[in-house]
Amino acid sequence: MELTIKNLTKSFKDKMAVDDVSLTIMPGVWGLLGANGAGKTTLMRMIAGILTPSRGNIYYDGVKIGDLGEAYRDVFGYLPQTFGFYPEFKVIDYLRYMAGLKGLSRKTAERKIDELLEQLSLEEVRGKQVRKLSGGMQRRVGIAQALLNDPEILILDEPTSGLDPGERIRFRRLIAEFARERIVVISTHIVPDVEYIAACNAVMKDGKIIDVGTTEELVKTVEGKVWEAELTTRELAEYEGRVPIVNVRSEKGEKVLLRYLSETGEVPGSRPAAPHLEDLYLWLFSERGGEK
Ligand SMILES: Nc1ncnc2c1ncn2[C@@H]1O[C@H](COP(=O)(O)OP(=O)(O)OP(=O)(O)O)[C@@H](O)[C@H]1O
Repeated sequence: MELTIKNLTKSFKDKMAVDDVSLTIMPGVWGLLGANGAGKTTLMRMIAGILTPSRGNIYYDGVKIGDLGEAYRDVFGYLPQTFGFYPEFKVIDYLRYMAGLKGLSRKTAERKIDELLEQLSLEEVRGKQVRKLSGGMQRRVGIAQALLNDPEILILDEPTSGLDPGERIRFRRLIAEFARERIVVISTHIVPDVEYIAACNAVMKDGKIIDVGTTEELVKTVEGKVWEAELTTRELAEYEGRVPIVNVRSEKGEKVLLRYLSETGEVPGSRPAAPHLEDLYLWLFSERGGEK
């Protein structure tokens, strides 16, 4: 199973949203990382077959997705960033309706819906109107509808926005389990949401893929460039704006623990820190790494 993207380009008038992207996506979780406006949604909508590329093609096991038509939709699940929910529908009716659109038989739909309501901890709200749910719950209903047809390819655009920390952890577990022998592409700017489950990550900037690799491969770029230093809040003010800061954590008393990126570790008392994907992300999107 393989999704191949070749020279994919999408421009809106004079805006190049996706710029000559080529990528081969194999089974497993793929993290698609990038800042707002990088082109992630546009790329995902083309993979979902709902936006026509200006140039280039997408192939599923060697066949253009446009030529697969209905057969592609049958193996495909998609959670858009924002979507109309039919807010008056109850959760159960919405999922039944979506299962109908996906061509599931009544019996299969009922079994699958029960299974997903349980996996996504939505059983208690099955009879509630979608519009009365919290944002995080609505997101989970969205994830459930994307999973109804047991898709071979699952595309999730910002699936964890609005989820609380417990929900995020459950979501990661569910997706990691689901992704065995399936292709799951998750777009996010919340790096930790994909860091531990993504078999591979693609980093997007200005419509282009600027880096692809496993988390271990990608973080090598910032090895030796991540530092931590204990400072007073006054000292911290001195370095703000001078170094790209990943994190500031309050310590006991007046002290803070600064995590920052630098070639040289210029803040006095710095010690090298083990790099994470979030460090790379900041490096690529900060001015220092920006020239990449
Ligand atoms: N229909 C459209 N018409 C004009 N410009 C568009 C359209 N859709 C997207 N763009 C532009 O293309 C660029 C990429 O947008 P896109 O939504 O794909 O980015 P993104 O990485 O998904 O960002 P976000 O996380 O904010 O959704 C942006 O500059 C956006 O303004």
